[in-house]
Amino acid sequence: MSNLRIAVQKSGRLNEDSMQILKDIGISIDNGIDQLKASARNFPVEVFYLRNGDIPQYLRDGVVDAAIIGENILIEKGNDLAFIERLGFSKCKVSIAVPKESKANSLKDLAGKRIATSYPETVMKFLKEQNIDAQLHTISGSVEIAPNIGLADGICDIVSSGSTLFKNGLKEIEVLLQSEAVLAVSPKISEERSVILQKIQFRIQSVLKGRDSKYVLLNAPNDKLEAILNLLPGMRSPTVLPLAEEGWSSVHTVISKNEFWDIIDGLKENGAEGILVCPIEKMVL
Ligand SMILES: Nc1ncnc2c1ncn2[C@@H]1O[C@H](COP(=O)(O)OP(=O)(O)OP(=O)(O)O)[C@@H](O)[C@H]1O
Ligand SMILES: O=P(O)(O)OC[C@H]1O[C@H](OP(=O)(O)OP(=O)(O)O)[C@H](O)[C@@H]1O
Ligand SMILES: [Mg+2]
Repeated sequence: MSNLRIAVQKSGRLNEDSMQILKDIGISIDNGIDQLKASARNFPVEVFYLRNGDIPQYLRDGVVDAAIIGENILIEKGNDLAFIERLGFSKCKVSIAVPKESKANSLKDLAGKRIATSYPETVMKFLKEQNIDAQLHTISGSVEIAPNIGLADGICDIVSSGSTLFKNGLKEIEVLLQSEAVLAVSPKISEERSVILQKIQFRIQSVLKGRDSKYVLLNAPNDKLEAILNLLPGMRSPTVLPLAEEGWSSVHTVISKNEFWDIIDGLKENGAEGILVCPIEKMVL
């Protein structure tokens, strides 16, 4: 059986979370530092450590079968490539920014002006769509400094917390796209390796659903049981078991992380006690 070749970023923003998700889906890799390639001990997978920016070409050429990569890089350099799963980490925006004191309020206001970026294809696409003519300066890093040194009137770069913009006296005026890490696939992947990738995707989905949910156990007075159950979504329906103490029940259910605090408040108001909230490692649906 041939191994699935999966690329992850060698070092940088995506590396740690990419390795963590592989670990969480049960793929153990003997990781020699400075190794460019490693095999999994317990799964037909080889991991290639590559630069994020180089991965689209490796996918296109079929040198790797799949990759964990920033969606923004896929849009910039791999518009012809598909991804099969959003992975929920390395969330960021690709935005247009200008000096704080600039009068520009949108990409349109940069018509005829100079824009510095590491994402020329992305900016070009938006300029074309909006029929704007602007001058692009492609630079590979420290983009945020460009307006300060007189290289450009505006920039297009990654924004996450916004602190890099703030430190450089810039303001965001338009968000071109939202990005997160994705599982991308090579158009040249063989059928045999596709089967391995499907298994990996299924495991990833189980881990991501688990990360999004909490397992909640609580004690409910029987006279409030109905009101409490009405507050709970549950996978099918909550489990209700009688407690040794007369008039009380134990309720078990799964709650989405986002709804969690709102629901907990309601549960307490209805007399729920001994509420335990546990992380879920995997949720296989
Ligand atoms: N500040 C940030 N917050 C969240 N995600 C980010 C941030 N900066 C970058 N990313 C995401 O992580 C990816 C990798 O960024 P990083 O700066 O580590 O590498 P890079 O210089 O783009 O890539 P490489 O050197 O590997 O080609 C980006 O493409 C983006 O998807
Ligand atoms: O909005 P913020 O939270 O400040 O994040 C945005 C910054 O993060 C990234 O740089 P990174 O730190 O990865 O350095 P790099 O330019 O060397 O890749 C990106 O290029 C921005 O400069
Ligand atoms: Mg970076």
